[in-house]
Amino acid sequence: MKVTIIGAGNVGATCADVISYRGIASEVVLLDIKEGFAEGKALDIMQCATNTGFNTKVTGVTNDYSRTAGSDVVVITSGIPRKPGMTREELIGINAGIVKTVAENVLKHSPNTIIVVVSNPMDTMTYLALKSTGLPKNKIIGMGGALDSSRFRTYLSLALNKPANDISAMVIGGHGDTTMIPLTRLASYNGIPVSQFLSEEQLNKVAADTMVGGATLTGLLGTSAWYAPGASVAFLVDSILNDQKKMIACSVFVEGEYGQNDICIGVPCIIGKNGVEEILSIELNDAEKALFSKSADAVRQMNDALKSILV
Ligand SMILES: NC(=O)c1ccc[n+]([C@@H]2O[C@H](COP(=O)([O-])OP(=O)(O)OC[C@H]3O[C@@H](n4cnc5c(N)ncnc54)[C@H](O)[C@@H]3O)[C@@H](O)[C@H]2O)c1
Ligand SMILES: O=C(O)C[C@H](O)C(=O)O
Repeated sequence: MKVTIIGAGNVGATCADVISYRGIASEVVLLDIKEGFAEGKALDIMQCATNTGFNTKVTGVTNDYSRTAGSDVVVITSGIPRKPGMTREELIGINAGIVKTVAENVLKHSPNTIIVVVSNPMDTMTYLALKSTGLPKNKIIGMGGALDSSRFRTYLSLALNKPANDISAMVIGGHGDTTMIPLTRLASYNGIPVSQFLSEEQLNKVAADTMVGGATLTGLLGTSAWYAPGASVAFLVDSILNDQKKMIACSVFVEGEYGQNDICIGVPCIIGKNGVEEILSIELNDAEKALFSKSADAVRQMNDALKSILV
């Protein structure tokens, strides 16, 4: 199985590293516009093989899309990351042009591929990739919910002082500081509602920390995060390539689900070899429904901005 990753920066290279290390794909191609950069990252990753014991072939190329031909999955991480104090939405002006061009180039060489969009503002970039490639909606998946849910589980694990892998929890809605919806009511520790162990105040703090999880890391690092984002993309790619049918919150095109139309937004999906195989309909309470509707309005407004940017 072949995976191409466009953008060999922090997230792209980490994703290539995790995919190789875990043997998720037999071949990974890293592509970047910076001369020699993807080649260097690929070689560095390949030189881990004998010490960590993997057999994935990793190749780096400078803007040569012919080398991406026949990819089963293409991950788009190209574009600029935010700096401290910025929102993801502020990246739209530069990243929209990059994502559109990249998605069109990808499709010329891999017409049957599944595209995973990572570049921010991710929900809008996913919508843009869908509209500019014309691929069926099951083949365009925005990665955000896997990361946000992982951060939610981490903050719950810290509050509970229990392992994150014993905690089940999900974040839906947009991948933005104010649009994410951590589903605190449904979070559990080995099947037991977390509300049996944590006060409302503690749960509210966990939810608030989750929502600004990316901003907190950007403040600490000076640029946005990459280890957890790269690992989250690899987790999603694994479910596609190995047809694991995992339930992962992903940004996908909705047509009536959760009362919304014509946007890509985070909802619980079954992810397998056909990409988005099902959107699960979960019962939200009135407060969660109101948050989802507000989140969808914000995502829709950001999509509208594409019209003036891409003229
Ligand atoms: N969806 C998420 O959960 C999530 C998580 C982390 C980062 N991100 C986003 O992912 C993007 C990348 O973040 P990063 O930290 O890896 O940034 P980075 O600057 O480290 O890497 C981006 C790479 O893209 C390359 N690039 C730019 N234009 C290109 C083009 N036209 N073709 C090919 N390559 C091109 C750059 O040369 C650079 O190497 C940012 O937009 C960031 O906000 C999203
Ligand atoms: O925070 C960012 O800007 C990058 C990414 O969306 C993240 O959540 O880590």
